Amino acid sequence: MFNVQTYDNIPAERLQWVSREKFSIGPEVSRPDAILLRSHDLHDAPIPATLLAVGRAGSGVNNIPIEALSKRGIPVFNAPGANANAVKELTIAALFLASRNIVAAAGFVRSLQGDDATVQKLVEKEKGQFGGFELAGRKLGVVGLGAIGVQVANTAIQLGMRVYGFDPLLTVEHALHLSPSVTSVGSLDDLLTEVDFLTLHIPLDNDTRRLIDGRRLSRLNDGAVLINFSRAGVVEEAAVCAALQSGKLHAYVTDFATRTILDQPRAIVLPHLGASTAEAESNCVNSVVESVVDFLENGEIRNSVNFPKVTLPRSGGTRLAIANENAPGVVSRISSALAAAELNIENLSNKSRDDYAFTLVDLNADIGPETLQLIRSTKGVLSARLIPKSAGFFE
Ligand SMILES: NC(=O)c1ccc[n+]([C@@H]2O[C@H](COP(=O)([O-])OP(=O)(O)OC[C@H]3O[C@@H](n4cnc5c(N)ncnc54)[C@H](O)[C@@H]3O)[C@@H](O)[C@H]2O)c1
Ligand SMILES: O=C(O)[C@H](O)COP(=O)(O)O
Repeated sequence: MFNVQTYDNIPAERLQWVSREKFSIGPEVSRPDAILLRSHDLHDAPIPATLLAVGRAGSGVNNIPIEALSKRGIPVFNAPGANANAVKELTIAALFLASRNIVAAAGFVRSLQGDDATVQKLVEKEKGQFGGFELAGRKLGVVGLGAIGVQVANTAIQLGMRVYGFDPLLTVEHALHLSPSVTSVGSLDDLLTEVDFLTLHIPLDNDTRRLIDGRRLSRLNDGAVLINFSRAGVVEEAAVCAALQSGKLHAYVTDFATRTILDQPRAIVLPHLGASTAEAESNCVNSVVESVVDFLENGEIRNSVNFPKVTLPRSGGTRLAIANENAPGVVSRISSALAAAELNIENLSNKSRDDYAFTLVDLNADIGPETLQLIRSTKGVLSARLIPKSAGFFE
């Protein structure tokens, strides 16, 4: 039986396909083998001694202490692309909200007092202050051409916009999905000088923190619109406020509320709603739970953000799942320890990613506690566990 602790109200009805005979799942579960969460911040929480995996039912993982977990040999999984359509749709809505001044205009009408005749008179008298502009022919810059950015760029092309994209780490998979009408730009600064709208679809990390600062905002066309459904921290908040006040920015649309941004009249601030559709929530939970369950039952790794993809078809015997440092000699020390215990390796898969590696070893016989302990204490091994024969996880 595996214990899976959930945060962020991950609904049990979305997990009905997981066998309750093998998995105890819920917010009250203690001594977790796995944690499932959305935006809950794990940074200041102690890592439970029992923890084997963390599953993020979404895309961004800046709420998870990835490095500390990696050092303990604990994979973190996310759900790549599972909420991309939801965020794309809200981003497209943001383009319209800003260009047609929809939020301010709706607020104005809602505030009107009086009978029909009075309201109609006031509407016609004042509507000019909410006049907007059209998207067709305008220039949109997309920073980050990942799961979301590619969809935003392609949809904006269909709206008649001229789209420029910047992503220094663009993957082949995402490049293949990008419309050929999107102009790829080699530097962020060059992209900024082109555009009327800028939308950010990047993770928050040490390289992207305050990426959009005062200097970069000054390169945008006057009256530009900035859309941020990435994370609050990817923009320099004070610079955004200054740009809104000077008119450099016509609007700032975000789903990350802070007091300072809320106090800006031309900021359009939503709750953190980018991924909050029934479809995205379901896609995210299904995707990440599938990865976590496969890892717990078979030691396989798919969609991890800190360990490599490792798969190995089960040959029926006992399996060792080992997280290790990506350093010379670790795998040979593991095989020596197994040979010393007179265990034969039937199948082995070892994959590395940056500083870390993961090794799956299928054995011809059961492994004793002393040998397992020996492997756990082998230099370079971060975690090791024994996975007995498995019958799969569907009921
Ligand atoms: N508001 C929401 O509800 C919501 C929902 C989903 C995702 N997000 C945020 O959006 C981010 C992107 O999500 P995704 O699913 O598209 O992720 P993704 O990993 O598919 O794409 C991110 C892209 O950003 C690129 N990138 C990284 N650093 C960059 C930089 N300095 N300049 C330009 N490009 C850079 C990467 O190469 C990658 O292609 C997430 O990390 C998360 O923070 C927010
Ligand atoms: O990174 C993400 O996937 C989004 O920010 C969604 O977060 P949420 O699952 O807390 O809505």
